[in-house]
Amino acid sequence: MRELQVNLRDRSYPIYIGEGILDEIASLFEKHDIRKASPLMIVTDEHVAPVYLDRITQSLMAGGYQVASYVVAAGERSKALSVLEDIIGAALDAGLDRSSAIVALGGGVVGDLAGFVAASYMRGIRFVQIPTTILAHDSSVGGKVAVNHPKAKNIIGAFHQPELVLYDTATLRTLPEREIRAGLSEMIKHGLIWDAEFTAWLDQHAEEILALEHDKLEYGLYMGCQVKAYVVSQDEKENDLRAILNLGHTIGHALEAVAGYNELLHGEAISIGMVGSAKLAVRMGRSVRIYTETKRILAKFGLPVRLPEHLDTDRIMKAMMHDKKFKEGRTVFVLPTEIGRVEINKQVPVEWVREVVEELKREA
Ligand SMILES: NC(=O)c1ccc[n+]([C@@H]2O[C@H](COP(=O)([O-])OP(=O)(O)OC[C@H]3O[C@@H](n4cnc5c(N)ncnc54)[C@H](O)[C@@H]3O)[C@@H](O)[C@H]2O)c1
Ligand SMILES: O=C(O)C(=O)C[C@@H](O)[C@H](O)[C@H](O)COP(=O)(O)O
Ligand SMILES: [Zn+2]
Repeated sequence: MRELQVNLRDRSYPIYIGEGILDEIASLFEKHDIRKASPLMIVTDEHVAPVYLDRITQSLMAGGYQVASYVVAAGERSKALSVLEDIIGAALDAGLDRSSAIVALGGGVVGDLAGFVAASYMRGIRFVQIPTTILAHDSSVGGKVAVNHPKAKNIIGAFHQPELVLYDTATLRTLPEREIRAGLSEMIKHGLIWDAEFTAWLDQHAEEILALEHDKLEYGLYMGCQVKAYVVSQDEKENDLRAILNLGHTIGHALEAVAGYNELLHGEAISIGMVGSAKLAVRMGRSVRIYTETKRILAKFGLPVRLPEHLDTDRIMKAMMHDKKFKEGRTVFVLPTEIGRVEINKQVPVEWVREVVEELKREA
């Protein structure tokens, strides 16, 4: 088992990563001061619930916890205000109070949604992240919690840190193949923004990682969490450095919204967005190798590098204006400067962005 710490003064918390961690869930909750006198609520989705909900509920109850649960439909469309309202109704019915905790059991959708329930219920209660997707090595750490608006991704949300992240790698074995690849997109992002050596390691071990070979997968998750934890500990509320975690997201988030939050998975949209950022970087004078390498590595992991042609360029451009990085009349881009390094650039001409979106539709 590996352990990491997110250092945020009085809001610091540990991340446990390893096989079988869920067997110790009740004692880890107790160790990290999750209270027994008030009920907990596990929020999960319809794919995760049949496999893990009973087991976790039983373990917690055996450890003396009172446990309620709420199951949402699987997929991005559950990150919606209407779903948040339903969960809050269920939390009231179950008697959750200000000492209660919300437990997010699932991927990034459940983590973001349940985290925002925790941030808003009674103006904020504790929560625990139990990530069950590869992508969630990113989403379970850092405290960004949110739901979507039809016009813009993650536009209603908060910063609310979990008390604890319990990442049981055994849960990843039931993931569908498409979700494995999509989750690895954010792991590759962590390499591309921060660590050339880790990127080379990912490149070298792509096959073993895709086959979920345990030691390789655990190391990749650990390294991804380490990058994320370090960046968040330097800049919790994204005043500066944290923006680098958004590589590929300015274009990616626009694609998800225009595709109605059900055609492209988040990791897939971010993959296309990272190729777009690399193309913009080349136009801004960086070496063409940045683009060829970014694209090659993403394609090696079976991730999409081409933008679906039917997504309307005007709508994509409009959606980009709704991104949180659109400020003072300009879209701020995270651009690679070399493999393992990025810059925040406010000078990208909007016509170049439009041209790159068009080019991405013809990407081989
Ligand atoms: N808060 C953050 O910092 C942050 C970071 C990255 C991404 N995100 C958000 O995360 C979301 C994407 O997360 P995701 O890719 O995990 O999607 P997801 O939560 O929809 O999970 C993907 C799919 O896998 C299923 N699933 C989950 N765990 C499973 C398991 N162990 N076995 C079988 N099936 C399983 C789910 O039911 C779902 O169908 C997006 O909304 C994105 O915006 C947030
Ligand atoms: O944690 C962050 O900061 C990130 O940017 C991580 C991203 O992978 C994630 O998708 C995040 O939700 C995007 O943040 P947003 O502020 O652009 O919604
Ligand atoms: Zn992301």
